[in-house]
Parts: sequence; C-alpha cells; structure tokens
Amino acid sequence: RVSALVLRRLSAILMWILSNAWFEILYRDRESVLAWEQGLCFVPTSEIIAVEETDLNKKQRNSGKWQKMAKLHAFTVYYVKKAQNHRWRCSDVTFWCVDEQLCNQWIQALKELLELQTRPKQLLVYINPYGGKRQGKRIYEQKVAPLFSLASISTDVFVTERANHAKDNLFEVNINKYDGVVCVGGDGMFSEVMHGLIGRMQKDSGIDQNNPKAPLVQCNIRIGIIPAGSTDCVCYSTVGISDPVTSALHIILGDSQPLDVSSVHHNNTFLKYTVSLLGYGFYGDVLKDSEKKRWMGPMRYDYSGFKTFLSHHCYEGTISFQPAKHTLGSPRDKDSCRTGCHICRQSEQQLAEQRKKCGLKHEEDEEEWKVIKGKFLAINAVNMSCACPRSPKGLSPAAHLADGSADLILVRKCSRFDFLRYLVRHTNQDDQFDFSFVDVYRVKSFQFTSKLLEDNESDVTDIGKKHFGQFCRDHPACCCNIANSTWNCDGETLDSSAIEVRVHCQLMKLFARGIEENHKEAVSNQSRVEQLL
Ligand SMILES: CCCCCCCCCCCCC/C=C/[C@@H](O)[C@H](CO)NC(=O)CCCCCCCCCCCCCCC
Ligand SMILES: Nc1ncnc2c1ncn2[C@@H]1O[C@H](COP(=O)(O)OP(=O)(O)OP(=O)(O)O)[C@@H](O)[C@H]1O
Ligand SMILES: [Ca+2]
Repeated sequence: RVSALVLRRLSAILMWILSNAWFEILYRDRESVLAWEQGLCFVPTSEIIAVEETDLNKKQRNSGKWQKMAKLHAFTVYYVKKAQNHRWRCSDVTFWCVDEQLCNQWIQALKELLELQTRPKQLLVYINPYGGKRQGKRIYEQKVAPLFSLASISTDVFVTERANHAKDNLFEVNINKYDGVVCVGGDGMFSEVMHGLIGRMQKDSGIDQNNPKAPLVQCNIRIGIIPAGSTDCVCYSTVGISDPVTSALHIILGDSQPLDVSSVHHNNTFLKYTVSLLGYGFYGDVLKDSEKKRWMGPMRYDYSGFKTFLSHHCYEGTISFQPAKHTLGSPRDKDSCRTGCHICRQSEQQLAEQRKKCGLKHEEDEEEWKVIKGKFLAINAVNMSCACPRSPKGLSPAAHLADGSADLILVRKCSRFDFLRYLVRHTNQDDQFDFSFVDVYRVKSFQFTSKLLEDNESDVTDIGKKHFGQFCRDHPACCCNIANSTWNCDGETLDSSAIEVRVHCQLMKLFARGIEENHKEAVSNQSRVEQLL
C-alpha cells in the first residue's frame, strides 16, 4: 500500500511535467488517467462520456491563429465534472499533436476502453408533457437528447397523450430490445413506468400480482428518471439533486442502484406498488385536495398543505406490523444511506440466506406482529428517506434505498402547534422523531384498518353504525374525521380503508448510484486513511 502511495505521488509529479508539454495519457493500474495543461486532473474511464476526433485545423483557420504551425491532429474527451451539491456537468478537454497516427491510436485506445464499460446503447423514453411546470418536452430536447446523442445512445421517444399511456405501452413493446427505460416527469410518471415494468415482468413470468405473498420476479431493466415534476422525490433521494443534466449523465455512465418496492393489497387484490411515500391522514388529504388544483403547478401542494394543516383532521385505526429484524440499521441512526451502502448490502445477503434456509415455507407468517391502535394525524410509510427540495433530509433521513425495509412513522393526535413543530423539522436538521407523539419503526410488512371499517365489519347488521356520523357520536370533543382519509401512494391517491403492505427487497433498479458522500467528507476520510497508512 505504501509503495502504491509513493508510485501515485511520483506519477503525479511526472504528470505535472508532462502536462506542460504536448499531451500524454498515463495508465494507473487498469484505470486510465488523463493529465492536461490546467494542471492535474484525474478522470477515471468510468466517468468519460465520449471521445471524438476534433477538426482543430478548421477551428484554427477560422480564427486566423496558428497559421504558421504544422498541421495539427486532435481529439476531444468529454467527461463528468462533479460540482457542488451532487450536481454533475459535461466538461471537455481537447488534446492535440502533429502525429496523425499517434492521435488516431489514442482515439482508438480510449474508445476501446469505453467499450469495456457496460453502458446503455438503446433506451426507451417516455415524456409526460404535463408534469410539474409542463417543461418535460423542452427539458428532454434541450438538455438530455444532445447528451444521449454525444454518448451514441439511440432512443425511441414517446410523448404521452394521457395518464397510463406509458404503463399500457410497456405491456406491448418488445422490451428486450432496450437496455433501459427513461421517464421524463415527476414521481407520478416514474410510478407509472415502474408499474408497467414490474407488471410486465410478473406477467411474462406467470406470477399473480393479486397474491400478496407471491415472490415477485426482480426487474433487471433499469429505469432512469429525468426530473420534470413537482416533487421529484425519487430522483432527489437516489441522486442527491433534482437536475436533468445530472440524471442524464448517470444514465449515460450506466449507473445502477437497486431499490426496495412495497406492494399494497386489499383482500387479495393488488392495488399499487410504492417506492417513496405511502401516507394516510395528512399527506393523503394534501394530495387529494391538490389534485383538484393541478392547474396551479407545484404550488398546489403549498396551498393544499396549508388548508389541510388548518383542518387538523385525525383518523382512528389499527396498525399491525412485522419489525425488520434482518437489517442492522435503525430509523434513529445518525448515518444515512450512501453510495455502496454496507447496510443495504448486508440486509440483502441476510434476506437471501433466510430465503434459502426456509425454502418454500412461509416463515414470515410465523414471525411476531405488533399491534397499535390509536388516533393519528399522519401514518407515513417510507421506503427511502423521501428527501426532496422541500425537505432536503426527507421524512426519514436514515431510511435505506435497498435494505428490504420501510420506516413506519406514526404521528399521533396532538395540538396544531405540535404538528407544526413536527412539519418544520422536515425542513431543518433537528430530529423529527424526538417528539412524544411521534413513533417510528423499521418494518418489513404492515397492515392498516380504519376504525370506521372495523366497526362496519364487526357489526354489519347494525345499520346505524354504517353511517359516518356514528363514528364520533360518543366523543363530541374528538377531532377525528368522520370519514376515512385516502392514501398518498407516491403521489397517486388510493382509496382503501384497509391495506396490506409488504416490502420487496431490491425489486427493481435505477440508473443512479445513491447519494455520494460529500466531497469534504470524502477528502477527510481519505486523509484519515493516509494517516493510518
Ligand atoms: C411550515 C413549513 C412546513 C413545511 C413542510 C414541508 C414538508 C415537505 C414534505 C415533502 C414530503 C415529500 C414526500 C414525497 C412524496 C411524493 O411521493 C409525492 C409525489 O410526488 N409528493 C407529495 O405528495 C407532495 C407532498 C407535499 C406536501 C407539502 C406540504 C406542505 C405543508 C405546508 C404546511 C404549512 C403550515 C403553515 C402554518 C402556518
Ligand atoms: N399526457 C398526459 N396527460 C395527462 N396526464 C398524464 C399524461 N402523461 C402522464 N400523466 C400522468 O400525470 C401524472 C403526474 O405526472 P408527474 O408525476 O410527471 O408530475 P407531477 O405530479 O407534477 O410531479 P410529482 O409526482 O413529482 O409531484 C402521473 O400520474 C401520470 O400518470
Ligand atoms: Ca428501504
């Protein structure tokens, strides 16, 4: 290790000398490293976007410079430049020399290196022209398509004409032709594409989605998200920023991030899949109200949020859940899920071992269920942190993208002021779970039944109890809503007062790599390693 360090230092000095001369390319282990005039700069081949021959002589002729010089030959390397806050940009550098053969050799060598990377070559793209601020088409055409063409990616592009157009289309297309599916839109559009892909996978494998216990088939075709929606929570939580160019570059490099998906059932009927927020009470009511105000664009959430906050409805019901014992993490952890997360890796292995051991036995049924009854302002189940521009740390900052668990957050009945304090903590660094009225559990499955439904089911003959007004008749001071709330399932409303939810570990994959450690954190970790050496 010490000699590797010394070698690296030596090669750095050598590169500095070379960078003042013509161009040079050095190899460090099997990774190529480029050095150029501006001083030292390392670019791993995995972060080179494209290599192109450059007609430098044409440029020079036009500018009138270099006229007395010999004919030059050049190539341009396009690479990922990492900026602040997880933002990526496409940068380029041109290398030149007088020897045409040498120049061609470098172009050839770099292209061969790029060929060795497993990157998407053919993509299927769905654009929702009405998501967010209705900029999806413009964003794709101006910011994304030029990058795909630079990276020699061919695309089949569909601009959707109605809701569920993309989902329906995914059941018909020749899916094996593609290396991935890209959706341009928000969380709702992503959800549509995910339902299409997972549904298609199960259909092709003869799996019945209505069976809540069916082991679902993993979906290996990756989805790329170009954010053009109102919340863009899935993109933000998996990339660290909601930025179309950054996401396009993650797709081009062929990044891969597995993702947990939860299935939602009612009475052996499949309802939906969810990857981000499945929320009852506050977030369900915000969504339901905001759907009527779509014309307001992303602002609709603030308007409906404020209205719902003032209405302060709570809902009574029973939640039963199975704690996620296979994972090392806890929702109160200080560390968050980051690129290459060891908790996600360990949890996946643990689940695979459990499955091997138990074979076809439904061991899950035998595991303990915890039951909680109460009155809640919000019941939020999140498969990931749910970070988004409105809430940069998310609803559960320590939730993991791919650990086979969800965080179940129960916000019990409390005063408006306390609920506001809780909401404000979505937006700052303070601990959201440090309230007497908030409980959080890491679970692998859960069920919810509203009190209204329980009452109706337990006494179907009592017609009086079927009327909503009955519910709080015995408690005149109670703020509980007389009707049920709805579920906010990744931004889609779901009307069911009884649901069964099960987390499927790493059911699908995204063109992403999780949130990378901050540069500062990474540098301090690196210097710690060097001190150790
Ligand atoms: C006082 C400041 C409080 C600010 C609270 C900000 C909370 C932001 C939480 C965002 C959580 C996102 C979870 C992701 C959900 C997505 O799958 C889904 C589809 O895109 N988006 C929403 O449902 C969109 C949900 C958007 C909900 C916005 C709620 C805004 C509440 C405003 C309350 C104001 C009270 C002011 C009282 C003086
Ligand atoms: N051509 C279309 N016309 C109408 N609706 C569409 C069309 N294409 C897709 N949709 C639907 O629009 C809904 C919302 O789209 P999308 O998620 O892109 O934007 P958003 O709701 O503004 O953003 P977010 O989900 O991030 O809050 C999706 O549920 C999708 O099914
Ligand atoms: Ca998870």
